[in-house]
Amino acid sequence: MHREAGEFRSIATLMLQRIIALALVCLIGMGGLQLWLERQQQEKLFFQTMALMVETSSQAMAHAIWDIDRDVLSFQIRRLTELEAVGLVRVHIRSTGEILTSGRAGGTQDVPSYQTVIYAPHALQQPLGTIEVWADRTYYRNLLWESQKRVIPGYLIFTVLMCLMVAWVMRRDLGLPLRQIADFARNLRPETLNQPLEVRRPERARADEIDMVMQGFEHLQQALDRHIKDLDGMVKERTAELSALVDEVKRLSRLDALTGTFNRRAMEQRLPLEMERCVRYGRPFAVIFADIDHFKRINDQHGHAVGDAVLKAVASRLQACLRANLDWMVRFGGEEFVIFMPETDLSHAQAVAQRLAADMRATPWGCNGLSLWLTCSFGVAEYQSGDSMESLLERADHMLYRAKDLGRDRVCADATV
Ligand SMILES: Nc1nc2c(ncn2[C@@H]2O[C@H](COP(=O)(O)OP(=O)(O)OP(=O)(O)O)[C@@H](O)[C@H]2O)c(=O)[nH]1
Repeated sequence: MHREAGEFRSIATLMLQRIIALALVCLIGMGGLQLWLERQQQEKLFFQTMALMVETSSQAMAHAIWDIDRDVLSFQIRRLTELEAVGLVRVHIRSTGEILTSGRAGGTQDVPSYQTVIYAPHALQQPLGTIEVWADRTYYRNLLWESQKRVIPGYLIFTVLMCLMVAWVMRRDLGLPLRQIADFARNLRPETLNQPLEVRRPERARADEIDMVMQGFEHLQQALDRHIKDLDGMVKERTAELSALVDEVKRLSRLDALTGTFNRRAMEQRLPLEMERCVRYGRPFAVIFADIDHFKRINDQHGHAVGDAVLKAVASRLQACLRANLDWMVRFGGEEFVIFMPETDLSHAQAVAQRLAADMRATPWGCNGLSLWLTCSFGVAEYQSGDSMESLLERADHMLYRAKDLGRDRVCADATV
């Protein structure tokens, strides 16, 4: 889950908080157990001390009861109660049923007591009574508290010191390295991928998880770097392919699909430039319109496939008769072609058209196994000052119409020059 920057809390702090919480639980558990054991120990010691005192006194009390000497018995009881550890003494004389009690107020609940039988001095099998002694509450509590005071500070100091040391170690070994890695990851940019991740931390004999994270970063950076370079290469390659395709599409968009000659679109782009050049250098520029005679008959008699083949063959033969890299040809429409001849005046263009017409009619055309005889009509015009593209083409086209009108298979040139 993504968290806002304001909610940040260092992982070392979080772990420290948890360790402190666990340490407190341990402190309470261990300290409680230690206190309980200490209390058991103190109770046992106290009980043994009391037993010793009572056993000692009970012999003197046995003589007093045997001798029926109340004063001595009372004295012995008082002596016991004068001891700091004793809170209450109760003696029960069996022969009279009398109970003698002496001691300080404070109750007998929750304090240890010791009870024993008082036997006759010389006949140990004869019980004279019982004596019961309770500890002094305040004395007993102080005794326990004193022993516990020794336990609690020790545990507290131990816990605090442990937490301080753990905090220091966590900060040095975990918090600071993680912070450096986080800063590095946050500032990583494609242009800084080659920058190595450097983490300042104490020397170690063996690699740990932080070293593994650093290694992972290094591998990731190298892989990303390679990937970016591959992508760059691919982009360059694709761009080159795309550019070649665009060039090819541009080229094809200027060509006629059937004959491979330029189309009208190409003519509209190129002709104005060609005319501008001829004006600038004062050079002649001629145009020849060529149209296959009675082409409709070929289609009608032999089908469109033969018509197409004838169109391709005528285009190719016309093209072959032109000057390479200088003259250029356009399929103007249907069975009509236009030839553009830079550096050529009307008479030379007319001569070329005559040559083409003679070439057309001289040899039969072998198409799809057929041998066809074809002729073409030609209209020739030369660029005149002030001509537009349309006017120049119109004059040549007009000459073509005249050639058709005069009976076809001939050349008509624009004599208005
Ligand atoms: N096979 C084929 N025929 C075409 C193509 N373009 C135009 N034509 C045909 O060319 C014929 C031109 O006929 P017309 O304009 O009457 O001219 P023509 O028959 O050559 O007669 P003239 O030009 O007067 O000698 C039409 O029948 C068109 O269908 C093409 O790309 N392929």
